[in-house]
Amino acid sequence: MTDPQLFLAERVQQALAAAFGAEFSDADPLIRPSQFADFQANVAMSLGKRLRRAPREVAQELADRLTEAGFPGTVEVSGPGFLNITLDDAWIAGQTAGILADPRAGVPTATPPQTIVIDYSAPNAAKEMHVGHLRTTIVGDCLARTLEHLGNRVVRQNHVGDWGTPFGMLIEHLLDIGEEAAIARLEAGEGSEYYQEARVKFDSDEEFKQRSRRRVSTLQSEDPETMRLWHLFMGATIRYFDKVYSMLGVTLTDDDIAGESMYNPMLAKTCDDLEAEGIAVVSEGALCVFPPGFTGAEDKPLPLMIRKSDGGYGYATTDMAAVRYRVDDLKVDRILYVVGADQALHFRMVFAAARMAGWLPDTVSAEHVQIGMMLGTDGRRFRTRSGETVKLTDLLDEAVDRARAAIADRGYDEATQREIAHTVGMGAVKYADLSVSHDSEYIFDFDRMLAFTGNTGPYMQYATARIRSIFRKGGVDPESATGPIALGDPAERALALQLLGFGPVVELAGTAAEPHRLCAYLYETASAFTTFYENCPVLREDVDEATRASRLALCALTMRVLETGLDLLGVRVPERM
Ligand SMILES: NC(=[NH2+])NCCC[C@H](N)C(=O)O
Repeated sequence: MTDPQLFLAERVQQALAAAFGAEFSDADPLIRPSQFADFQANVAMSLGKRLRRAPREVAQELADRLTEAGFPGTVEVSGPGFLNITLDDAWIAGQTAGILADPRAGVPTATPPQTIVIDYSAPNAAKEMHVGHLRTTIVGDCLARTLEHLGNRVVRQNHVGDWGTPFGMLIEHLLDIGEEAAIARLEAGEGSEYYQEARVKFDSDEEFKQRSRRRVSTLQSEDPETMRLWHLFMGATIRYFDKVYSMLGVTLTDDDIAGESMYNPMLAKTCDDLEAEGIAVVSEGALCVFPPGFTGAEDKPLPLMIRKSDGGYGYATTDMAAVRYRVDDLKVDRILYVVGADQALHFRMVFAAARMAGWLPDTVSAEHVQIGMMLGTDGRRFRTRSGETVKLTDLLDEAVDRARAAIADRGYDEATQREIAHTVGMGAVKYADLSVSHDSEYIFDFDRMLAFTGNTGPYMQYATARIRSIFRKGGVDPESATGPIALGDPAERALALQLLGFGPVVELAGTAAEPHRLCAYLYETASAFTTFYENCPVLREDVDEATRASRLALCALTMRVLETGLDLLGVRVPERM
């Protein structure tokens, strides 16, 4: 047990039960960080009402019970009935030594481990990969790393848009411009322009339109030559996605591609089974599910359409098939859909329909991790100056160029400079995406994300690299910095208390699917370290040996917490900055 808040909650609950009876043992003790002590417990206020007693009296009784039971700290009653709790230095030092010796630095392991599908990134081949996909990629990847680190089995699924009627015209356009030329352009990330060209021809050229329509049906019947062309198209497109992934350093590989086309063979049965069960009904020629509680204009029930009146399947059909596959075949406990917030209604309806059908049992949790829209500095949907959508590799290149300019005067040789610029540029983009809550809108602002101060990627990288340099300068191997830990200065104590929170915050980021919690914690930790480092010399000659050993141990643990935390965010740290 390293988390001070959990430890205190447990102790206060025991005191509650001892003082007022077992029925109070599960009351929330309301432990909060405090200005006047380490923590305060606010439970006496509400309990006073429940017991019809003065809250101060209740608080005093709790304080007495706590101290009677050998509590490792002091408890004071203040104000109308707050319990101000200060932990003993020795307790904090002991717990800190515990996580220093723990290879997991206090991060718990899920028992039992869960199988978790994370559906993320999911760009569309027939359109452009846009900044919104950048954010779902970055957030999803952090959740994958975090949940894996917590001991779960994570199945990454990149639900790419690789099927549907637009592929008829996309394949015909490929034939028109020639296989090689088409492939080169798709690999270079010109999918958006390619799509536009095909669209223009489709709308203006009757012959092209007819060919494209015929191509849709040969695609649907999986005619071998059409499938060969489709594979060419998709192969080149995926190579471009891979370029973006490898620039970003995300963990997605080609093995994680589980695109819409994968579910084709299941779609007919998906519809038939839902119809046979009476879950889906034909309405105006289309097959629809009407999950209860979803209504549109004039209170009309909203349909989730799973088969169009022309017999075609759609986005919802695929998602219904995917739920069933994930539950029945992958045996998941939890599915996270890291997708734009604008699809909230779609997912609520899919989950509701799947629950109705019994395909999504109550034991499996399905969560839409909503991704807020990415805005430009003008507060509008993110575009280039000329109003087009932004090509992701260009955007990432610009981040690297700007990072390079920021470190240009630091005297590194060419290769080192390039390496640092890449790490800092990507770290900036990723950290900026992760540090705000995933469902809020977010302004893409290079100046802000590349700032070397504040809650930014470059600052966090710098803070970590600085601790590494302490060890380099002192000629000390961080592995050998094992203490013992003694806490004299208030800044040492505050840092140690902060470090105890690492395990709990990683767990919270994973269970709540909220990476920004981890960012906020790491930023607080870096700040606590700065205060410590300003007040507590480590390598200075007048520092006695025991103090030096203790402070080096705190440095080593801080470094490990920051490095592990940044690694879970997918942010690398340059050796020096
Ligand atoms: N299972 C899913 N529907 N995943 C998300 C797919 C996202 C979709 N390709 C889009 O760009 O909007």
